[in-house]
Amino acid sequence: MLVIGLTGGIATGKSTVSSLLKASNIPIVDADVIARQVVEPGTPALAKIRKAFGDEVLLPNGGLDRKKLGSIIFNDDTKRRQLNKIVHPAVRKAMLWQVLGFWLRGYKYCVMDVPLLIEGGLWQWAGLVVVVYCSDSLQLQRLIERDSSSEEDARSRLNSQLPISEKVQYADIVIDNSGSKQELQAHVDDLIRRLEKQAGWSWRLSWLIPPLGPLSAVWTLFWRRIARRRKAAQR
Ligand SMILES: CC(C)(COP(=O)(O)OP(=O)(O)OC[C@H]1O[C@@H](n2cnc3c(N)ncnc32)[C@H](O)[C@@H]1O)[C@@H](O)C(=O)NCCC(=O)NCCS
Ligand SMILES: Nc1ncnc2c1ncn2[C@@H]1O[C@H](COP(=O)(O)OP(=O)(O)OP(=O)(O)O)[C@@H](O)[C@H]1O
Repeated sequence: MLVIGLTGGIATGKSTVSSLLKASNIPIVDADVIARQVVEPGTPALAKIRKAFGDEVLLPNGGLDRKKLGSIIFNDDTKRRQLNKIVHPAVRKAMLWQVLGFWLRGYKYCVMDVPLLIEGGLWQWAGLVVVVYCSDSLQLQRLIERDSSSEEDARSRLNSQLPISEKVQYADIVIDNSGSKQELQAHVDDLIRRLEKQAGWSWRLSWLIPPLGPLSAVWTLFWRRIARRRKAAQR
């Protein structure tokens, strides 16, 4: 099965692309949704967050105070890394199960929607990396509008991730979301056609020549490792 990694910068339009794909019945594994599920009341991750950050990040009903935790981690690299260390392993595990579930149900491909696909290194495991791009200024404007946040808050969130100009260097496919939502829909339709074609071929080949399935997984990993070395050398 072809696993596509979909990413972008905050508010470049990754979730919008993901929703358009979902509307076309493309199977989606959404890391943001999973990241919320793994910190629900009673989960081991929430207990660890409480231990690390104190009761001040909990709401009176015992749930996570996301606004409070966000104000801490988007202004402090050490605290953000600490939170990532608690949440990311649980997210990865749940994502893997969902991908397996789609594979068992016979899907030819699925899309993993992961904001930190590049930063977390998961891009190396994806058969194709799709990055949703728009300019820094448009990104900031959309972020402020969507979250009704101050420019200062929006900038600190932006600075918590690799700049979008760096993320596009890891992309096999870049979706330019600088235009209207109608234009974005057209880009997504093109993307779906491309994915259907590519996944269709690898699916047929892996049935014709069974070892090709595992071999293509090994090939993906090998190719991504080479790509990673090249990117590291460029930086
Ligand atoms: C800090 C939290 C509670 C803030 O919650 P909030 O509801 O305000 O934001 P939400 O979860 O909807 O995230 C919005 C966007 O912020 C960005 N973002 C979230 N967490 C991080 C992070 N640790 N580092 C950089 N960017 C992040 C992503 O682009 C994400 O799409 C939450 O983002 C969180 O638990 N983050 C850690 C888990 C994580 O890394 N999630 C991202 C997907 S794995
Ligand atoms: N082409 C577009 N034209 C106008 N607004 C857009 C366009 N694409 C997305 N938006 C808007 O920009 C905002 C950010 O988009 P979206 O939530 O999809 O970003 P994201 O990359 O998923 O962000 P995050 O990483 O925070 O989840 C949303 O309010 C969305 O409606």
